[in-house]
Amino acid sequence: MFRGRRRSRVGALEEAPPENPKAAAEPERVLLRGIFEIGRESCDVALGERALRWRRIQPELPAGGTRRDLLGKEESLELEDIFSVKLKRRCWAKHPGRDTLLGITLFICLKEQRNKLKDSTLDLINFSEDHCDIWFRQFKKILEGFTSRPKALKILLNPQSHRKESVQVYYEKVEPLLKLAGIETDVTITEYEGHALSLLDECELRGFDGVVCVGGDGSASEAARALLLRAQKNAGVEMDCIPTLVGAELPLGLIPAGSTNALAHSLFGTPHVVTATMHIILGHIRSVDVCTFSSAGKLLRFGFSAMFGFGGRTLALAEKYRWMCPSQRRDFAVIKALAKLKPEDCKISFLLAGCSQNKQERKSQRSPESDCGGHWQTIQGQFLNISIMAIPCPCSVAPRGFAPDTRLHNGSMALRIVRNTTRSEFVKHLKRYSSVKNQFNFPFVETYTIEEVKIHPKSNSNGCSPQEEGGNHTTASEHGFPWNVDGDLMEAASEVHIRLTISKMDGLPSS
Ligand SMILES: Nc1ncnc2c1ncn2[C@@H]1O[C@H](COP(=O)(O)OP(=O)(O)OP(=O)(O)O)[C@@H](O)[C@H]1O
Repeated sequence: MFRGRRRSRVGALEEAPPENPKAAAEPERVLLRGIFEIGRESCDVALGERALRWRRIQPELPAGGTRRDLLGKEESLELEDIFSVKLKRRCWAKHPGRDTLLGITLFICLKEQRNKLKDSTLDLINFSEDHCDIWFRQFKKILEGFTSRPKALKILLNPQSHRKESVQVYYEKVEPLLKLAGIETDVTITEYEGHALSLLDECELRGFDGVVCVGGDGSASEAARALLLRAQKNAGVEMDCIPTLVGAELPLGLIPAGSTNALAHSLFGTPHVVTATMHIILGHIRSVDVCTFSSAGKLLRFGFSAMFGFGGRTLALAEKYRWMCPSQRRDFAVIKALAKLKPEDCKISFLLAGCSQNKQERKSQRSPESDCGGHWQTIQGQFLNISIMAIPCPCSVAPRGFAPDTRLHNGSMALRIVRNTTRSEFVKHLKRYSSVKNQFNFPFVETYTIEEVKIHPKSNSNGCSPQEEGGNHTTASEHGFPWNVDGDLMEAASEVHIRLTISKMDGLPSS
């Protein structure tokens, strides 16, 4: 029957509670009915509008019985879980071209534990060409009816991600499934940092239903940024007029092949390659909150998460030691940043979620500043770290996420402020990220759910300018304070204003 164990999407109907009572009450129209062998058992199979259902036909007992007694427990498969159909044939080595029809194979998606999806097959065995042809054509028609599923994808593959295994991951695990689903692909292997950005700025994307990025957070963030910039350009939106920005024209799919994969993990609930591929094949699209980072009214970039203070300094240090391997570099930078731990003297102004004026109203007024209405709060002081997350960002060092309570598309961001404290208390707080305990349950940590925030760094606590901070790391030192935006280094000399916008990505269904 199914290769591998049967999972939750296929089950005995009697045990499954109706998901939609109205739909359950309406009798489902049967499109086809016939006999197939499934898992070596002869079955009465009915193809409905929503599901394929079958019951094993029990051998008739000598004592007789009702027709219902002769049928086993009903099993079913939702049609939306089918992603391909093929005629199953046996080829004869001695007589090439004279193969024998065995039946139909359905390629299906099964739900596993912990948000994982996997591909599997269901064989419907029947040797009749006519019988199988009718069923095969009906399955094809059903698949064509799933119009939200992609037919052609532009693939961007970063060969340098993690341990340089993304090319292998794509060609061994992803491409075979895309091919099976009949999706055409056009693959570009990126050659340098920023290649995805320039490519998506100018390449022809007509005819593609989406862009898929195979790589880590850096690659994913670059591709998302590129699609958003392209959308502004095509819509003729002035880039610095942030309230009028538009969403991406094409959805972005992510195949996690990097070292942290927090973006893909936030989207799919797991950094599992086959799960990500199945979501893309099945056309699961949902909106994701993205932030704009601007300074003095000028758009600096788009991003999903940011850290200022310890998080920014650690990344700036890690960039200095690029010759080390990624994990070594990261650990070394954390230790070095901890050894040099110092607070940032900042003014933080933020707008709590739900306190803003009507967004449409703000848009129509084209107000560059949205702090009218008096809902902004300001705190000032010395802070070790400030993080702003529009998505949960789970990863190996923070399995629950850096912002576990944030949702992908809830119109708000999590603001976490770590006030100045002793190094040992700060280390305790950092260690909490890897445990299930509440990492924010410290007197020096404050958490807010916000819509916008402005971070205005003053001079450093010891009076040093950022130039002196960066040492011989020229990029960090010449342009200002280091920020960690989705794992990329961003430098800003003055106040940074962060607010939400919306993007579309391939991901979990929105229910
Ligand atoms: N051919 C290439 N050579 C060098 N860098 C590249 C190349 N192609 C893309 N890049 C850049 O590599 C950066 C990091 O890649 P990516 O995020 O995919 O991997 P990672 O750093 O291992 O993963 P993570 O960000 O999840 O930790 C990206 O910002 C991207 O712009």
